[in-house]
Amino acid sequence: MTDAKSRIDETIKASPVVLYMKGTKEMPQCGFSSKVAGVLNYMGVDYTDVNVLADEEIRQGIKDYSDWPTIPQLYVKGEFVGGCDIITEMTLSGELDTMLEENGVAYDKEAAERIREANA
Ligand SMILES: N[C@@H](CCC(=O)N[C@@H](CS)C(=O)NCC(=O)O)C(=O)O
Ligand code: FES
Repeated sequence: MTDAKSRIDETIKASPVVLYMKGTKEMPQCGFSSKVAGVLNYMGVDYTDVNVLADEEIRQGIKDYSDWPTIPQLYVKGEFVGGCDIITEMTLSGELDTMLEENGVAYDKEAAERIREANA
């Protein structure tokens, strides 16, 4: 197992929700990362952020891990869920709520509804 893979395994086992992103949840450094972090922040999801810009090995390693070419990447219970487009779609369709509920991840349902109302 590569070092990057074992580090990723460890991180996504240690927290139920992990976002690999550019920048931090407080200060995203790309619009795509900012959009996903913004949704999770607004929905009050407790998650671990990993700044790939601070770690070249993880920036490449996370793409190999999921076989997905871009950042951001959201993981729930160790499983890759998607990037910005997928998370945006899932937020608007309500699928994200369902997925969080199925995985026992707490979030603010009313906040999720407000996002949907604002984008209706
Ligand atoms: N359509 C993508 C947008 C994300 C994207 O295009 N990310 C690019 C630019 S930030 C990326 O990660 N490129 C590879 C890299 O910078 O390492 C999504 O849904 O997440
Ligand atoms: S850093 Fe340029 S699009 Fe993400």
